[in-house]
Amino acid sequence: MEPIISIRELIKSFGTKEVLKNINLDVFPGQVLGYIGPNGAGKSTTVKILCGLINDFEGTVTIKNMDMKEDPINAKKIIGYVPESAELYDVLTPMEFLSFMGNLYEMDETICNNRIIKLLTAFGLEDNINQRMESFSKGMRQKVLIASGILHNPDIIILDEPLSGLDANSVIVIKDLISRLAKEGKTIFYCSHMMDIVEKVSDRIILINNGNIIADGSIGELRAQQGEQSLEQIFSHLTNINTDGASNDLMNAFN
Ligand SMILES: Nc1ncnc2c1ncn2[C@@H]1O[C@H](COP(=O)(O)OP(=O)(O)OP(=O)(O)O)[C@@H](O)[C@H]1O
Repeated sequence: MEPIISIRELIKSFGTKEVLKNINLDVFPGQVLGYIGPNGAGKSTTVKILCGLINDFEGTVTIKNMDMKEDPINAKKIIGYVPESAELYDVLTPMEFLSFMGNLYEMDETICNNRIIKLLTAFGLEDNINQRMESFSKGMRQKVLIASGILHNPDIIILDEPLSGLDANSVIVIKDLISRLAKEGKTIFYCSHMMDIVEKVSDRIILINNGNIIADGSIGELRAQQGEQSLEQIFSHLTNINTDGASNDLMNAFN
């Protein structure tokens, strides 16, 4: 099977700081890839490169055989991106905002409007479709962002901490949505710090640290390699983080 995302010798620096040192990764259609790593490891930088938001990198990134540097417009058409948080246009209603997004993707108006209503209803926002978003809670805004990322039915869905601010029921809906989209053949690139959820939704987990991939495998494979129980424990072990030491240091700040 051909990879739908192919990353070769990816290097990205900001000034003198080398953030991604040499990332090589093939992602295959239908995979749910959990992309994890400590704060500052380079996850969002990778995601921004995949979405075409950063283009001054070294190496090659191809999306369905389209080179992200040479053909970014067509590559971006098959990607949906849900950022952790984004400025929504508060004076717009979800219907207006999502119609605008659909327009940018050159969607058919009727298909777009029907899908907006279905998505917002599935997220429990059916009574808010025509309300201005200025009064929306964090979770309501996040649901509109998720809807905007999948509206154009992309082959690849990139989610950067998508569950922040969502209540327990909404988390269940999104987890279920991720599994169902993958079963339909969509590729999910899922960045999160919520290890328990990454463990449950991903069929492959990539751990990056200091700009390099340091683990790659299913949760079962990682457990077998590391002999640790949970993804949280594997994460702490591989990234050499002494969580007890850090919490002791924090408590010492009050002494
Ligand atoms: N525009 C930028 N200019 C300079 N440095 C940047 C820029 N964007 C990111 N960095 C640096 O690159 C490193 C990686 O950042 P990145 O946001 O990719 O990490 P991350 O793994 O997503 O972290 P987190 O889990 O905290 O969101 C950090 O040291 C950050 O300060």
